[in-house]
Amino acid sequence: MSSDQSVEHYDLISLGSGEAGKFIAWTYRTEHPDSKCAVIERKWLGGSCPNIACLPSKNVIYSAKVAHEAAEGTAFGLPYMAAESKVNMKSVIARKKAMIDGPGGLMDVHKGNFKRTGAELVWGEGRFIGPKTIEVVGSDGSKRVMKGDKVVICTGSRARIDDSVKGLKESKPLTHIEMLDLEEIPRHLVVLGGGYVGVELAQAWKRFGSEVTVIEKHERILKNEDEDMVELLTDILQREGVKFSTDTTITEVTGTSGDAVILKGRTTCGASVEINASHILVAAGRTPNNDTMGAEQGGIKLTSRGFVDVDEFNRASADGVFAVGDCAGSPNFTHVAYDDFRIVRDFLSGKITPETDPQRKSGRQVPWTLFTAPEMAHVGLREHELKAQGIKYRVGKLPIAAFLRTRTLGPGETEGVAKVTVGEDDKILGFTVLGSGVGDLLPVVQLAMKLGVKYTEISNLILTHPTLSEGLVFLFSAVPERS
Ligand SMILES: Cc1cc2nc3c(=O)[nH]c(=O)nc-3n(C[C@H](O)[C@H](O)[C@H](O)COP(=O)(O)OP(=O)(O)OC[C@H]3O[C@@H](n4cnc5c(N)ncnc54)[C@H](O)[C@@H]3O)c2cc1C
Ligand SMILES: NC(=O)c1ccc[n+]([C@@H]2O[C@H](COP(=O)([O-])OP(=O)(O)OC[C@H]3O[C@@H](n4cnc5c(N)ncnc54)[C@H](O)[C@@H]3O)[C@@H](O)[C@H]2O)c1
Repeated sequence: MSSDQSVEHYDLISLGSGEAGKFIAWTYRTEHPDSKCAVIERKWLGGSCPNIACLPSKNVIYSAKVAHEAAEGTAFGLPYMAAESKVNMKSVIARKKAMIDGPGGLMDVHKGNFKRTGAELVWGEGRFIGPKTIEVVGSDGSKRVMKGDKVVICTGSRARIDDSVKGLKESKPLTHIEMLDLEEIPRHLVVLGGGYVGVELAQAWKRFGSEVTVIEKHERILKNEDEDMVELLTDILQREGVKFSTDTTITEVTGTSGDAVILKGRTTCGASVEINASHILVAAGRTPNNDTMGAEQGGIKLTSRGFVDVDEFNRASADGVFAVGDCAGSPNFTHVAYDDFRIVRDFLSGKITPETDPQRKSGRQVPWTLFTAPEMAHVGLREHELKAQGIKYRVGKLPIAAFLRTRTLGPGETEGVAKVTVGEDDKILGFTVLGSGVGDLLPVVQLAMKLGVKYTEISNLILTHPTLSEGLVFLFSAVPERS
C-alpha cells in the first residue's frame, strides 16, 4: 500500500456480490443499523445467478419450451404449427434482458435492497493486500483501500476451458455468458461437457433449431446420477434430436467458433472422432475465481483445487474472514450459496456454535433440479450410492404417467419415472424424479427426510387431485412392505 492511500474502515465487507455475500451484507446492516457494510463487485450486480446463470438460462429455456410446444400447435387445437427454425433469437434475448435490466427487473430489485439496507455497493476489482485489507481498483483506475472487521469472500466461479485440448481456447468457444446473449441460431452447436449447463442448454438450442452434439468424456452424461434415470433422459433428448458422443475425449480443435470449427478426438475404445460444426459451447465444469484476489497477501489458505479452505461455519484460515458459495467449494447451486449466508449470519449472531451444530455444513441436504424437459430432481442418496455404502433399502418406482396430472398436459409430458428409496427403519433415504415440473415435488419429501418421519406419513396424506404432488401418494404406496 502506498503511503498516500488512507484505509477506510468497515464493520463488514463482502468481496463479490453473489448470493451469499449480498445477503450477508444486507442482513448485517439491517440487524446493526450503526454498522458500515460494503459489497465490492467488479461486473455483475448480485452475482452470476440473476445476470448470466440460473435465471437468464431458465428464462431462455422457457422460450425454447414455448417454441417446442408451438411446433406441436395443432395437437392443442391451434390452427397452425410454428416452424422451429423461425424462432427470432433477438426477441428471445430481449425478453431475457428485460427480466434482468427492465423496469422492476432483477437489477432494480438489487439496487433497491442496497438502498433499503444502507449497505454500500463499491464497483471495482478487489484484491487483498494485507489481513482483512482489500484494495479496490475501479474501471477508471481509481483506487480505494478498505479494511473490514469481518470480511466475506464471495468471488464465485467461471467456466473452465480445458487447456489440454489443443486449439480450444484459440477457437474462442462460447461460455454460458455469450451463449445466453447469442442473437443467431447456430447451424451446428457442439457442447463440450454433459453436465448441468451442457444438458440444459443443448436441449434448449435444439428446440430453437440448431443441430446439437454433446460431447462427454465419461460413459454417460450426468455422470453422478443413477444409470436408469440418465438412460431415460438421454433417450428422451435423443428422440428430440440431440446427438451424444460419450466416452469421447477431444484432443484438438481448429477454426473459430461462430464461423466453422473441426473437433478431433477419440473414444475410450480407440475409435477416432471428427465433428464439423459452427459453434462450440464449453460446459465442462467451473474454476473458482480465487486466483487473482490476493489470497496469499490476505493470509487465506486455498485447497489444492483452488477453493478457499473453510470449516463447518465457512470460516477461512485467516481470523475474521469467511468464504461462501462456489469459491468455497460449496456445491454449485444458488440455494446452497443462500444456505452459506444463513450459516455465516447465524454464526456471527452466536445462534450456532461448533458445540451446537458440529456438522452444520457437511450435514445439510443438497437438493437440485435440472431444468431439462422433463426436469430431473433429486434429494438424498442415489441408489448407486446406497449400494456402494452397503445400506439396505427398498425401492418404490413408478412411471411418471402414474402421476395422473401428467396426462392432462402436453405431448410428451407423460415421459419420466419417479423413484424413492427407504431404509430398514422406514425412513426416506433418497428421492429422484424425472418428469414435467417435478422440481416442485422436492419440498414435501425434503421435509419428511429432515423431520425423520416414516415414508408412510407421505403415502397416507390426502393430496389434491389431480395435482402433480398427488402422485407422491402413489409412489410412496409402491414401496414394498418390510419382509
Ligand atoms: C449457466 C448456469 C446455470 C445455472 N443454473 C442454476 C440453477 O438453475 N439453479 C442453481 O441453484 N444454480 C445454478 N447455477 C449455479 C449458480 O449460478 C452458482 O452456484 C451461484 O451463482 C454461485 O453463487 P456465488 O455467490 O458463489 O458466486 P457468483 O454469483 O458467481 O458471485 C460472485 C461475484 O463476485 C464477483 N467477483 C469475483 N471476484 C471479484 C473480485 N476480485 N472483485 C470484485 N468482484 C469479484 C463476480 O463478478 C460475481 O459477481 C448455474 C450456473 C450456471 C453457469
Ligand atoms: N439446474 C441447476 O441447478 C444448474 C444448472 C446449471 C449449472 N448448475 C451448477 O453449475 C455447475 C457447473 O455446471 P457444468 O455443467 O459446467 O459442470 P458439471 O460439473 O455439472 O459438468 C461438467 C461435465 O463436463 C464433462 N467434461 C469435463 N471436461 C470435459 C472435456 N474436456 N470434454 C468433454 N467433457 C468434459 C465432465 O465429465 C462433466 O460431466 C454444476 O455442477 C451445477 O452445480 C446447476
